[in-house]
Amino acid sequence: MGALEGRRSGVTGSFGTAMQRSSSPDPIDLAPSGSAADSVAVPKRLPLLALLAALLLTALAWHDTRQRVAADAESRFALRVEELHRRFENQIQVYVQVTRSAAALFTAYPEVKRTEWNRFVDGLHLAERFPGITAVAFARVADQWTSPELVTEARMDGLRNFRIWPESTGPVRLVTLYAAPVNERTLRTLGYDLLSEPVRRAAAEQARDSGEPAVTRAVALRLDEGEASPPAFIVFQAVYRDGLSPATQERRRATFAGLVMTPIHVAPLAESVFGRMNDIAATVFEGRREFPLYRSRPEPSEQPLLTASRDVTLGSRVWSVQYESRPSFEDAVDSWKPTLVLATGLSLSVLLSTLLWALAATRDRALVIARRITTSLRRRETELDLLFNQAPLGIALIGPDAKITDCNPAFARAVGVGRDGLIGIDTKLRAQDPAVIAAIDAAIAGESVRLEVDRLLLAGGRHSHFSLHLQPVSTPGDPPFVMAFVEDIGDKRRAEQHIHYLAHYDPLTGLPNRVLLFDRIAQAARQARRDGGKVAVLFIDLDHFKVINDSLGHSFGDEVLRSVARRLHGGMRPTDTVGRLGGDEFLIVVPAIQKAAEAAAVAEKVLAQLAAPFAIGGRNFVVSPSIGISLFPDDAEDAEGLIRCADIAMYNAKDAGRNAYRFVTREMGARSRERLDLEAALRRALQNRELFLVYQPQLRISDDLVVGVEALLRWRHPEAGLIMPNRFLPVAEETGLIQPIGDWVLDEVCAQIGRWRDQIGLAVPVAVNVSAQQFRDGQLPAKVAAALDRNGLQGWELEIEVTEGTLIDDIPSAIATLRALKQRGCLIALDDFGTGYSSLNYLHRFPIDKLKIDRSFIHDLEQDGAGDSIPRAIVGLGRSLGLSVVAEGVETEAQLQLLRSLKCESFQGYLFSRPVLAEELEPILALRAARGHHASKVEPMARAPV
Ligand SMILES: Nc1nc2c(ncn2[C@@H]2O[C@H](COP(=O)(O)O[C@H]3[C@@H](O)[C@H](n4cnc5c(=O)[nH]c(N)nc54)O[C@@H]3COP(=O)(O)O)[C@@H](O)[C@H]2O)c(=O)[nH]1
Repeated sequence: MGALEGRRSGVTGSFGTAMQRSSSPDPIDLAPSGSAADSVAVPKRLPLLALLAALLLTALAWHDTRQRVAADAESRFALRVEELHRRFENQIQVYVQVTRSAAALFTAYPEVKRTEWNRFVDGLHLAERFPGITAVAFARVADQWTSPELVTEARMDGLRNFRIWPESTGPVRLVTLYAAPVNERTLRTLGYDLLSEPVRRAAAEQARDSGEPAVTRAVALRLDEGEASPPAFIVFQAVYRDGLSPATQERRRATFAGLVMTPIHVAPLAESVFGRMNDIAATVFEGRREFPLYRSRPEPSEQPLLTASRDVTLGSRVWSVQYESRPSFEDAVDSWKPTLVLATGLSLSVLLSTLLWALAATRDRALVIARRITTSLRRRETELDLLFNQAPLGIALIGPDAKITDCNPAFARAVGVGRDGLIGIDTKLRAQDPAVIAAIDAAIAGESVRLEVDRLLLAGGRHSHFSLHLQPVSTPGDPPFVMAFVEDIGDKRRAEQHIHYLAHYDPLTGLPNRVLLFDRIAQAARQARRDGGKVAVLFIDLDHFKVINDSLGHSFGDEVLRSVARRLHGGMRPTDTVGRLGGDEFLIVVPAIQKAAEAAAVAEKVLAQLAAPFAIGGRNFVVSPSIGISLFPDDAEDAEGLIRCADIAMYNAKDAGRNAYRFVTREMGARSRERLDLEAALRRALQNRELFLVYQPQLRISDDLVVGVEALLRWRHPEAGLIMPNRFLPVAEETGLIQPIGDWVLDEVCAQIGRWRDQIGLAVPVAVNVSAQQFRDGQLPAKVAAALDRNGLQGWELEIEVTEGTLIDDIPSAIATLRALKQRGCLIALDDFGTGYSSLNYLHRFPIDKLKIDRSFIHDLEQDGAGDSIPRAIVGLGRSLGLSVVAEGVETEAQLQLLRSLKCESFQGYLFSRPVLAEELEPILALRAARGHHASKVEPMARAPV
């Protein structure tokens, strides 16, 4: 994307900058330095530090909360204790106040009667209002004189059994006179002398002397005697005869009349204060936790959370109250708060550190991704940079004003102008070609254009052949521009032209080849068809060129061909086409002629041109042509037909003695067509088993013994009947069919030899003819060996017949092939000897066994006296080289006689036998075949000298 934007910006003049920037080695960091990315950077150890700090804060908060909660609880406990304790103290004072109030009654009414007392006490409603007070009693001072009076008074009040008890030991007594509410228990206390018991006595004397309430220590009340005695105490308040409390102790003792006493059970008193409390338990002790008087709750099994102790002063006595928090109080304490703070703190700590860790991890991941993206972008930019700067394709950016804003080195190279000289130039002003200007206009208008330009692309540039592709680029928000792709296709075009040349011209002579000739003929034929004219096709074959080639070498032959080509081309009109079909075959196409005579004139000219000797490599040569002529539309309508007709005519010219020309005739055409039909039929023949072999024996002239057999091919055409090899073998050679046919013949002959050997004990070689193609393809020795092996034959049982022409073409390789065949033991016969280009120089180098005198020489034997010269020479040659000689085509007794006189060794011919089917030959073979292959061998020295 960045690169694309770089291109876009390049339209406004910054593309080059963008590309240079992209090639800068400075790394691209997607996280802006010193930016938010850094501010949120989370060092890796920060989560741990944060966790530790948060844990510390949590511990502090927990501790603080604990203390606050504890302080709060203690404060509330203290307040609660203060409140309870105040109420307890008040209750005690209230109770003491009851004693005071009763004493005050005596101050107001010194002569309080029993009934008044009882009524007063009843009015106090002790049970409801002061449940701890069991009674309010009055004890009067009595001595020995007043005691009886007191007893009388009491008895008069109805207390008949009243007595002072226990028996007094001292003169003064303090006798319980009234006790209310009146009940069995209070009645029991009447008459009791308080001074008889030290605790009560001490408290009574203290009350007497102080004028203030005095309290006993905890005692068992007389009231409770005979029952369970719960802890109790008695409050005394002295009553003086003068009414109010005298000012001095002495006076108080002097006027002391008695005292009011209030026995109080501690439990009901304390219960009225502490009894309904659930949150705090209270234990009241006599003195400082010496003796427990009251416990509001059973002693707790667990240590209470909070405790407090407070004193209560009762006159000269001190009680202490122990307060303890109860579960209901403790439950109200926010003891969960520290735990909550701790849990919250821990949670927050973990959360915070996790958050920070996640932040750090997220950032790390983001950094990794950013790095990846950066790397990818960098690679992409580098690739784009490379692509742009090193692409073999020229790229230029053209703005909407048709000016070049940037280009790569390949573009500069393509147009041949330096890059600096290109930036900013107006392509429309500098373009040389109106088509280029139009293309630029079209591309700027938004059209993609492709064209090829065969000239200067820009003024000041260079000529070549260019391929130009203009691609408009437009993206929303950016100014449109055009990308120009330029490719110098000059080399490509030249290569194409060269390929075209190779495809259409003959590399040796530079003349049009077969392809182009076909095209020219077709062109000329079209033209002739329009104009009503004619086209002449001259097929030229050089006579005996093969001899030149073979004897003087291919290079020399090539030079001859080039020279002929030059002469032919030089002598023709520009409208004529001189071409080479291959080998020594040339073709001349003469268009737009009106009559055959014009073609004949051209042929005459060719004959004349080539008649002059050629001087090549210091030698002078005369090369004659044989020319065949066909005419369009007379002989054929297309190039192939015209060439074929001209070819046929050319052969006719050759047959007519060479160095001549012939027009194709109807008769020749018919033969040509017949030849085509023959080719098609021959293809089918092999498959349809229409080919078969006949065999012709070879006899020794001296004794008429069969010394060999030649296998000859025949074709039984289903319609045409028997076809001889001279008719179909040339077609087989031309079409390549000779190879499969030859293979079949070889196999079939070997199979027949095997059968004869087994059936009739044949012991003479059977000859098989091998074509030049078969001999030269390099496979013959292997094929022969395989055929022999397949049929279990020895090498000598097969004789290979080759023509001299076959060997002479490539002598070294021919020798090698012959040696390979000899290696396998085969016999070699040189067929048609004497008709070809026999070179006696080479003959001795060929490992051959037999010479076959061509039948044309045998035919000539009878013609005149000199007819035996060639057979005689061949017989002599064979004798001198140690070769056997067989004469073929012997038809008459005279010929045989002559051969006998020439000491020719053997013969074959109609005289003895035509070629016949294998089964027809078998009786002869059985009867007359010589035993052993040596029978066919001539012992040269044993013969008469030639
Ligand atoms: N490559 C192969 N060539 C073959 C094969 N079979 C034959 N040939 C070659 O064809 C040419 C013609 O052969 P053909 O028509 O069979 O003629 C042969 C004989 O029939 C013929 N002959 C024999 N005796 C006489 C005679 O007394 N008079 C007479 N007018 N003709 C006679 O001569 C031919 C002998 O052939 P060759 O010895 O090979 O020269 C011929 O060139 C064959 O070689 C084949 O299988 N493969």
